[in-house]
Order: sequence, then structure tokens, then C-alpha cells
Amino acid sequence: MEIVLASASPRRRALLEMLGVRGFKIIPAETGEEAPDAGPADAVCHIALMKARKVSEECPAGALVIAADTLVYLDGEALGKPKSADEAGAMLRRLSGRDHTVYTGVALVKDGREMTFAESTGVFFRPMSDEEIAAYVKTGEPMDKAGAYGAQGRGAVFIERIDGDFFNVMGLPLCRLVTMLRRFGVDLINTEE
Ligand SMILES: Cc1cn([C@H]2C[C@H](O)[C@@H](COP(=O)(O)OP(=O)(O)OP(=O)(O)O)O2)c(=O)[nH]c1=O
Repeated sequence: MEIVLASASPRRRALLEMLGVRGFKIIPAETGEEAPDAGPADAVCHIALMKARKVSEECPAGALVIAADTLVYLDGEALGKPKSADEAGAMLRRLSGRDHTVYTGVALVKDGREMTFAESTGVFFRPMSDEEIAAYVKTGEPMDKAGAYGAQGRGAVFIERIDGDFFNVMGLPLCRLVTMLRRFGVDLINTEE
């Protein structure tokens, strides 16, 4: 079966490769990513579905399209990707010394059949000094990431504890994704190889 990852995220690509998915195509979805006025789980599912639908329209029949969207949620507010170094610093100051929740919505679309789910993971940050935040922002790592950090990169040093699927924080909740893929006839556990 042809599998298409509707994402420009190098992390999502690496995670699918890690699962042993071979020869999948990458077609990033060009959507506005306007979050609807909804709770975080509904919002990430909606955006993921918009991405998957858009790419599915361009794909041949039989292709299974996977899309995702990740948001960091704090005090009832969604933190997306920072637009500037200053905004990244401000986000990190808010995250310092407390816990927040990362939501990733995943959408699977094949021949008009659609499935979505959202996974949440609690992330506990240790207190960060202003110097640490400035130095981290300077690395550039925060810039293309929701909440201005990468749990899989240098950002790891600020994370005291994680409650849930770590890969969900990176942008793709692998445990539930594999279960959902089975419903579309893709079995990544019982492979012949
Ligand atoms: C919190 C966190 C987010 N991220 C990333 C995952 C996502 O790539 C990004 C959130 O932006 P998204 O809009 O979810 O995804 P994207 O724009 O990078 O890619 P596409 O829409 O084409 O699929 O933040 C990390 O890599 N590590 C982290 O610890």
C-alpha cells in the first residue's frame, strides 16, 4: 500500500522511518493551520484532518495519507511555533518550573475514509534561569517547534519528567498510531522481514 506522510516535519519523517515504514512518500500539506475555536484535542485533530484531506486529494486511489499537528497547552492557551527569538524566550519563561500538556492530533485518510485521534502528554520543566533560556534560544532549536523547545534535542536538559508517550511530544504518538494503522490494513508489528 502506498503511504504518504503529509508533513514537512523532519521529526515525523524520522519517526515513521524508525517504525520500519519503507518507501513512504512525503507531501507537505499547505494549509493555513487556523486552529478552530475548540479545546486542544479537537483543535489538533481538526488541523491534522485538514492537512490529510488536502494531500489526499492530490494522491492516487488507494494511498493512505498520514498527517499530524502538535500544540503545547498551558493555562488554557495554545502555544504554537514562536515567530521570533523574543517570542521563543517568552514562551520558555512561561514553561519554566511548571508542567504543561502537549497535544498531537493525527489524521489518517484513505479513499475518503477518515480517522482522527488526539494524544496528550504531560511535560514537567525544571526552573530555567534567564541565562539558560537566552543560551537555548541562541542555538536556534526552539524556532520550528511548538512551545519553543525540542524534547528530543537540547531541550531535553530542562525536562524533569514526562507523563505519557514521549514520541507524542516529538510530533507523532507512535503507540496509538500503530494501532490505528492496523485498522487501515497496515501491520507494523507482525512483518515478514
Ligand atoms: C514540543 C515539541 C514540538 N516539536 C515539533 C513537532 C512539530 O514538528 C512541531 C509543531 O508543528 P506542527 O504544525 O505540528 O508541524 P510542522 O509544521 O512542523 O509540520 P507539518 O505541519 O508539515 O506536519 O513542533 C518537537 O520537535 N519537539 C518538541 O518537544
